[in-house]
Amino acid sequence: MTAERRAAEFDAADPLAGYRERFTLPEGVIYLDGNSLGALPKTTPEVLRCVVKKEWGEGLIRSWNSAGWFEAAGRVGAKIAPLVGAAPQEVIACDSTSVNLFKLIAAALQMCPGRKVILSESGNFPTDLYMIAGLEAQGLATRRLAERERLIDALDSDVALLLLTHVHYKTGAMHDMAALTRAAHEAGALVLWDLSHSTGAVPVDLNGASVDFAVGCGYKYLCGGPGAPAFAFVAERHHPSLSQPLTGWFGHAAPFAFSDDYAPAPGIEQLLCGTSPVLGLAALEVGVDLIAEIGVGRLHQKSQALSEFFLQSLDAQGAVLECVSPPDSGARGSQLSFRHPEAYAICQALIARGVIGDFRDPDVLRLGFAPAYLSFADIAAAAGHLAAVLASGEWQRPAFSQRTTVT
Ligand SMILES: Cc1ncc(COP(=O)(O)O)c(C=O)c1O
Ligand SMILES: Nc1c(O)cccc1C(=O)C[C@H](N)C(=O)O
Repeated sequence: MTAERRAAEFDAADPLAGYRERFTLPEGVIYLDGNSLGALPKTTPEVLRCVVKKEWGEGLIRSWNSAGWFEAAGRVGAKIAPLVGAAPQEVIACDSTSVNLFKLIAAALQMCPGRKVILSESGNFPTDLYMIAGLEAQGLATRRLAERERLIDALDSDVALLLLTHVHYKTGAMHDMAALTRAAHEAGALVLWDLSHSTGAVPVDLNGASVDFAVGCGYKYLCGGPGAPAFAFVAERHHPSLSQPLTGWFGHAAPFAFSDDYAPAPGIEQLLCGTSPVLGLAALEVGVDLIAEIGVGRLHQKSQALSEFFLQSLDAQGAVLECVSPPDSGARGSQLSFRHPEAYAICQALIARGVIGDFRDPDVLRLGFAPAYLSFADIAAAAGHLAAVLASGEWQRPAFSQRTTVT
């Protein structure tokens, strides 16, 4: 049976097939980059129009109270919570992932007096490593990096915090969250997970694993739009001792008391710093509602089926490409990454054919399979295009190797 025929059968049996209609996707494009910037939910423009025209245009400052702007960060956080195995009062939507990393790394250092080492994985997403380096430059932390396989050996009595990205941005490899959290706790350290490539794509059980802290992006699988607010999780048991350094007025226990002295809000609101980005939160809320409606369990199931079908389709066409993602779909996130010395040119050749994936320096072609809006027909077609690009050598056209894009 051809890949197209099999795809048609899979699509007919796919319980999530109808959700594709809930997103805006351009004609002629197969979008395999939802792991970097999620697609636009169809209702987002109308929701934003209403927030801008009615809430801002007519409600003006009154909308902080009457339109729920004050509560938006906590409300959206509470909706993200079940997607990551947290309680509603443990998650807040705010700032960027990078800023949330800074706040929580610093908070962890405060909670572990006498320990300064932040342990992470070499090759982790750069911002995670840079935020540790920034605190190191302030004399507050010592960065320690270990290879993935040596992380547990690198845990000792100097380590305050183990900071890891659950699903690796480049390879899609997924850590065993429960095992690593347990090992860190046994060494007396706290744990902070970056869930940017996990949330809305793979099941996460923060409280099941007794995780201390977590952060994640709003613009990837949560479809909150470019620059969407990120989120932060702090386990409720740590709320009484939480102390983060960006002590802005929105994190104050009583912001409108306008006191000279800072007093942190008692709960997760302490993580707020400045005024919440109302428009960004409104767009993020649409994406989160939609992903929550579909359900992470069903999304994960479909994501595994999509990536397995992609590999089978590629194989059936005789295409040979080194896959650097774990072969077991249960051990990876919602992406497949392939190594090739000319990955940049191959990626550009695919984009010219309408298949949008991305390239990660120096040699990785990364294809994301956002299950909420991709069909099996998309997957069969994308595999066909990739096989054709490789077989024809069209990636060798000079235009495809000129580094004109940065993403
Ligand atoms: C694992 C990971 N963490 C953090 C970020 C960056 O987050 P932000 O741009 O919100 O600071 C990204 C992607 O940009 C990422 O892939
Ligand atoms: N945040 C991004 C941006 O502002 C522009 C381009 C790409 C991004 C990304 O999200 C990159 C992404 N985190 C990655 O996994 O590579």
